[in-house]
Amino acid sequence: MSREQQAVARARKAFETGRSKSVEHRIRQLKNLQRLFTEKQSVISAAVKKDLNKSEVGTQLYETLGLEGELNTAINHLKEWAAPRPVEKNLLTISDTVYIKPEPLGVVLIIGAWNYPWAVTIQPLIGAIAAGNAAVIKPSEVCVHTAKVMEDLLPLYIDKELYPVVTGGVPETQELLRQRFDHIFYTGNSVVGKLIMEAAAKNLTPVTLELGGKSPCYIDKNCDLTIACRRVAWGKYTNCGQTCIAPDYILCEPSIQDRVIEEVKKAIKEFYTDNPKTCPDYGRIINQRHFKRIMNMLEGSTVAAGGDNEESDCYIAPTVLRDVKPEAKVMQEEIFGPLLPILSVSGLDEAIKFINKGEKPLALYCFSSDNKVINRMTDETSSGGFLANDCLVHFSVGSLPFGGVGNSGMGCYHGKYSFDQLSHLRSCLIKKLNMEGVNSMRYPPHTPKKLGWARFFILNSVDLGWVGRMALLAVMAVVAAVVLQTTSVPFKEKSNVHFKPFHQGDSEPIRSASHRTAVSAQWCYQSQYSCDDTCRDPIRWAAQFPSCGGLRQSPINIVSTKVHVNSALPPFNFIGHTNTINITVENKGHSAHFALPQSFRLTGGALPGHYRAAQFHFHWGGNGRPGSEHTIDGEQFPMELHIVHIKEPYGSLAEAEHDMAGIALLAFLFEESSDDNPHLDSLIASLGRVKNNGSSTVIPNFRLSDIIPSDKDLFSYYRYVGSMTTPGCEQAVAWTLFHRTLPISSRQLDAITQQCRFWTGQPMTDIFRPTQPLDGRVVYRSKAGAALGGVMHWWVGVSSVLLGRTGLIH
Ligand SMILES: NC(=O)c1ccc[n+]([C@@H]2O[C@H](COP(=O)([O-])OP(=O)(O)OC[C@H]3O[C@@H](n4cnc5c(N)ncnc54)[C@H](O)[C@@H]3O)[C@@H](O)[C@H]2O)c1
Ligand SMILES: CCCCCCCCCCCCCCCCCC=O
Repeated sequence: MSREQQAVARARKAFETGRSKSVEHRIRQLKNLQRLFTEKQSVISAAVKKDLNKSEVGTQLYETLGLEGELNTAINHLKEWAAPRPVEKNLLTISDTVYIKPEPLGVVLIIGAWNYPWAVTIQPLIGAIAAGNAAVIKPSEVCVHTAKVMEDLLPLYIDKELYPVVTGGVPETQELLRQRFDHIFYTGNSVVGKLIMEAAAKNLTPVTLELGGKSPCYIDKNCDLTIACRRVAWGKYTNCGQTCIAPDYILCEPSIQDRVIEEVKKAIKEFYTDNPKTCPDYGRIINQRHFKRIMNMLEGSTVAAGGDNEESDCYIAPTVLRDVKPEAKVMQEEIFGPLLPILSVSGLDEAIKFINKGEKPLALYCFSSDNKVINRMTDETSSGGFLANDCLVHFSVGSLPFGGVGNSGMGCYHGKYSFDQLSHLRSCLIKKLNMEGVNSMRYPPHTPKKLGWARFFILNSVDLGWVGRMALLAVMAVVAAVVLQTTSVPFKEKSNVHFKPFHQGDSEPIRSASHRTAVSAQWCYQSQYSCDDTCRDPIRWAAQFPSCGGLRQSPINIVSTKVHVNSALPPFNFIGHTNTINITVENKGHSAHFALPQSFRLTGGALPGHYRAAQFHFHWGGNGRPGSEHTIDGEQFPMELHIVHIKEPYGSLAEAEHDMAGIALLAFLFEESSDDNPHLDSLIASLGRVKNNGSSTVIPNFRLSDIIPSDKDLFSYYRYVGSMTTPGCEQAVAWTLFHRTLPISSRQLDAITQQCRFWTGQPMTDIFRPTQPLDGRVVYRSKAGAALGGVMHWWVGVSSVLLGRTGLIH
C-alpha cells in the first residue's frame, strides 16, 4: 500500500468511527486550530518568509488573520449551521415535518496552492471539519518550507487520523487522485483543474475548483485616479502579483493612460520606496521557473515603469506596461506576477466587449464615480466576484461566497458557504401514518377530479399561522372524505384528524401540571436530541405544537440597524421587586424555574395593562458555548434571564394565550465579566440542590432587584410581539429585551451549566431555542424621555399591522 493509500484508508476508517460528526468534536478541532495560529505564528511566518519573502506582518494580514476570522465564525455558528433547516411546505405536506438536514460527505481531499499557502489550504479544511468530514490535506510542494511546517504542526493540534497531511508533488497528488474521495477541493491553475475533474469523474466525486485566470480592471475616466490607482497598485503588487484575484490588466481610455501610469508609479513608491528590492513588504517570485515564465511575458511590450529584475533573487520590480495590444504575449495567459499591462479601449462599451470575449474571470474590478457605469459593468458581464472601486477585499468578507465561474472555477466557499459546500443537504420529510384519505388523490385509478385536487394541494405553498393551519387541516379532512366518497378505493383505516388543544406548553407555574407531564415526555432541546430519538427537537416542535410554526415566534435575532425607534415606549414601574422574600426553585426537566409571588407587579413600558409576576428562569449554553435565546446582530450571548409576568386579570397562560400581550416577558442578556457577580451566588448554589427533574429547594432572603438593574437604568430596551420559547410556543407575549446586560464570570457560567440534569438524565446544557424568522414583524427600540400618552395608540397600531398581515382582519 502506498503512503497516500494508507493515509486515505486511515482517514476513512477514522471517519467511519463517527467521531468527526459530533458537533463537540468539530468545535474542539477548530479550537485546536485556533491554538495553532496563536502558538505557532512565528514558525508559520518564518516558513512563508523563506518561501515568498513575505514579512511576518504581511503573513498575518493576508493569511492567518482571515483564518482566525473564519475559525471564530465557524465555532460561533456551527450549531446553527449543522441544525436541521425547516423549509416552506405546500398544502400537501402541511402536516408533515419537512426540513433539510446537513450531513457530512465523508472523506474530502484538499489540494492547496503555494501563493497563499495557509489561506487556501486551511480555509477549506475549516469547512471540512465544520461539516463533520475527514480530510486528507495536500499542501503545495512549491512552497517547500510551508508544506513541511504544515506536515509537522497539524498532527500536533488536530486529530491526525481524521485529518492527515500528505506532502509531495505531482506523482504523489496523482496517486492520491487514484483513491476514492467523497469530495475533492482543489485550488490552483485551470489546466490542472481539468485533470482533477477527470480523475474525480471516475468515481463521480464532486469537486470544488478554485482556479484563476485574467481578472480585468476597468478604470473609467470619471473617477479619482489617485485613489483608484493606489488601490489597483495594492491589489496588483501585493504578494508580488501572485494573487488569484489580482487585477491582471487595466482597460482605460487612451486619454487617461499617462495619468494612470503616473499615479501607479506614485503608489509603488509610497508602498515600496524607491527601491522595492530592499523593502520588507515587497515579496519575491516563488521560484525560478515562475521567474522565467513571467519575464518571458515582457516580450513585445513597452515598459512604462519598473522592469528591473534579478533571477538569482527571484526579484521582479513592480512593473507597468503601456499601450499593450490584445495580441501581446502578456495578454495570452494569467500573469500571476508583478506586471501591469494597460490596454486602450474607447470607453465602457468596448471594455465590456473585450471582457466578454475572454473566459469568465475570477474577479472583475471597475473604478468609476458613476453608478451607471458600475451598474452596466455588473449587468453586462459575468465573473466569480465583482468589486467596484476596490481590489481583493471581497476575499475577506466571510458572508460572501468566494469562487469562480466557468473557466475560473466551480463551487464556492468561506463562512457558511464552506460548510454547505462540503455538506450534503439532505431533504427530509417525516409523515405520520394517518390522514391516508388525503393520499387517495395520488393513488390509481387517476381521475380528472383527483388531478384537480392534486393541483390545488401541490401548487399552493403555505405561510399560514397556526389558525390557518388548523383550518386547512380541517379542509384536508373534508377533502379526504369527499375524495374517498367519490372514489372506489377501499380504505381499511379511517382518515383521522386530531385537533389537539394548541396550548400544551410547559411554562410552569402558569401552565397546568397535567400538561407538564404530557409535554416534557415529548419535546426536547437540540442538545438532547441525538440521545433520545423519541423526543422532538426544536425543528419538530411544530409537528406536535402547531403554534411553534406560527408567524410570531420567539426568540429572534435583532438587527440593530433595522429597529424602529419609538418614543411611545416609556420606562417600567416595578412593584415589590425590592422586597426580601423566600423563593422556591424547581427543576422542571427542561430548565429551572424560580417562582415569584403575584404581589410583584409590573406596569409602564407601554404594556397594555397591569401584570403580575409568575417566575423567572435562565437559558444557557455549556462548556464555553453561548446560550442566550435572543441574538443581537447575529451575536449569541452567554446566558439570558427571562422574567415572566401575566396580565391581570388572567390567572394562567391558558387564559392569557388569546391576548397578543397576555404575557409580558422581560429579557436580560448576560455578558462575561472578569469578576464574579456576587448576586448570582445564591441562585447558583440553589441549582446544585435541584439537580434532577422535579426536585426543588428554597432560597431564603432573595431580592429580585439584586439581580436586575434599578428601574431608572431600564429605560432603554427593544420591544416586539412574539411567543413563549418553549412548546406550545403561545403567541401571546410582549417581549422586552433590555439593552443593559448583566455580568457573569466564566467560572459562574460553568457552575450554572454543569449542575442540573434534563428530564432524560443528560446534563442540562444548551437550553435555548434557535432564533425564529421575523416574518415581517417590526422590532421597536425605546427612546429615552418618552411620554405615556401614546401607549394605547401604539398597541392598536402594532395589533392591526399583525392581524392584517395574518389575514385575521379586513
Ligand atoms: N481561486 C483561488 O482561490 C485560487 C487561489 C490561489 C491560486 N489560484 C490559482 O492557482 C494558480 C497558481 O497555482 P498553481 O497551479 O501554480 O499551484 P501549484 O503548482 O501549487 O499547484 C496546485 C496543486 O496542484 C497540484 N498539481 C500540480 N500539477 C498537478 C498534476 N499534473 N496533477 C495533479 N496535481 C497537480 C500541486 O501538487 C499543488 O498541490 C493560479 O492560476 C491562481 O490564480 C486560485
Ligand atoms: C484596518 C484595515 C485592515 C485592512 C485589512 C485588509 C485585508 C485585506 C485582505 C485581502 C486578502 C487578500 C488575500 C487574497 C488571497 C487570495 C487567494 C488567492 O490567491
